[in-house]
Amino acid sequence: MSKLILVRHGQSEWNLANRFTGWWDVDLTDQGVAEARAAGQLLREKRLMPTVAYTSLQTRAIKTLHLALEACDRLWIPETKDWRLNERHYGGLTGLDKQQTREKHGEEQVHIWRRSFDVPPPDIEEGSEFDLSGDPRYAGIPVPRTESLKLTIERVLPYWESDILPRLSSGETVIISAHGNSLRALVKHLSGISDEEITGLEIPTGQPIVYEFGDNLRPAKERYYLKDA
Ligand SMILES: O=C(O)[C@H](O)COP(=O)(O)O
Repeated sequence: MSKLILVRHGQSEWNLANRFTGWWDVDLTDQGVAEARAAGQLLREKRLMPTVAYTSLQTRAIKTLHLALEACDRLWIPETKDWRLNERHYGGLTGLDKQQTREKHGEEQVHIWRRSFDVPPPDIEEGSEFDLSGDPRYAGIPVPRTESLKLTIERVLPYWESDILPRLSSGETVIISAHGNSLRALVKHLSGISDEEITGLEIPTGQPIVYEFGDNLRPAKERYYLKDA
């Protein structure tokens, strides 16, 4: 039975500062580093050793992966970085303080932007300091101007199906280090969560989630937190 481990990056500088981040590249805080190491120690303790790794093009997820793999002695496994695992693009909200945005636009509107299935935040402005379309890491990639969860799913799922799922079918133990909303996209698909119910799903930082896959390439049972196993 092959296994899939999902881990959201450890606390980032902008998680701590309560700012909308999306594709903006911020580092881990000291607490985030500790969370990532603890995730790897838990993998080692529970003897769930990844054999292949996937992550985004964003520092917080890459570092989380490396710290976790180091803690379980698996830095040597093959690893692929792909923009399709990036956090959902927060558009014009990128860089704003989440609380101040609530005060300006109201709690309800901010909740819709953050958690609704298909309402994207406003587009990022042309020439914004947070516009990453000129960043060399995204050369040749269609950098979005904003993304809803639905739009995020539209780039995460094809990548999952073409690149990651085949690794599970060949019996690998796959670890994906990614982001709150790119992982919500994946969990929605794997656990068959409806468009309405997905609004209530939160993914904590640095806490490995496990799916066990049967022969039909579908999860054999519901996901669980490794700490509870
Ligand atoms: O991009 C961000 O700001 C965070 O990674 C996730 O934020 P959210 O909880 O507002 O979706």
